[in-house]
This record gives sequence, structure tokens and C-alpha cells, in this order.
Amino acid sequence: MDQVFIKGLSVEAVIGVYDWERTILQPLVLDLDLGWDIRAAAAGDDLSATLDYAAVSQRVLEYVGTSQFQLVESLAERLAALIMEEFSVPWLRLRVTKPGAVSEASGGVGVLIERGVRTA
Ligand SMILES: Nc1nc2c(c(=O)[nH]1)N=C([C@H](O)[C@@H](O)CO)CN2
Repeated sequence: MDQVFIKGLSVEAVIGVYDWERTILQPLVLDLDLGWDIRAAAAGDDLSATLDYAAVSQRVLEYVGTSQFQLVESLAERLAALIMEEFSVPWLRLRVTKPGAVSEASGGVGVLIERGVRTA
């Protein structure tokens, strides 16, 4: 399946299980692979026929930036459901990285989920 992707989307949110984390904003980085058949958009050179990565990015920034989850798992699950419902995305892969959580992990820590049905 074709994909529209958004890589390295940076946003700050209240995220974490510990008391000190409930009072600060922490950086998160999101990577999204979004299943979408791009052929109709390509044939017509038509934005309205594709998944607008700018519109998805804006919605994700709005949602995550005002969220207050404890676990990155919870954020990932809710965000995946929102994107699939609001943008009619049939399948997605979402990585949520919390860069500063484990200082020794230079590439960050977090979760990677896939949801939906990935058609050929
Ligand atoms: N699998 C997870 N492990 C941990 C999480 C999490 O969201 N998912 N969160 C924390 C703390 O909030 C941590 O980020 C504070 O540094 C610990 N482990």
C-alpha cells in the first residue's frame, strides 16, 4: 500500500507517570506512516484526492500539544484512533519517541504501533 509519511514531528506535551512530570512540558517526536492509495491524486494532480500531510500534522500538533497522558502507550493508542477516524486512514504506523526520558538512550525511547488493515 502507498503511504503518506510525516517524519520527526516535534511537539511538547504533559507526559509522564511521575509527579514532577505532571507540571512540565516535555518534548516528543512523532513519526507517522499513513496508508493511502495515491494514484487518484497523482492522476489528477489533485490535493483533495490525497491525504493532506499538512492537515494531518496540524491536527496531531493540536491534539498532542493539549494532551496530558501518563504513558506514551496511551497517547499513541488514542492518537492512532483519532487519525484513522478523522482522516479515513485504513492503516498506520506510529512511533512516539520521548527523547529525554532515558539520558543514556541517544536515540530516545518510546513505542511503535501499527493499527488498521494494510491492503495490497
Ligand atoms: N513503556 C513505558 N515505560 C515508561 C514510560 C512510558 O510511558 N512507557 N514512562 C516512564 C516515565 O514517565 C519516564 O519517561 C520518566 O523519565 C517510565 N517508563
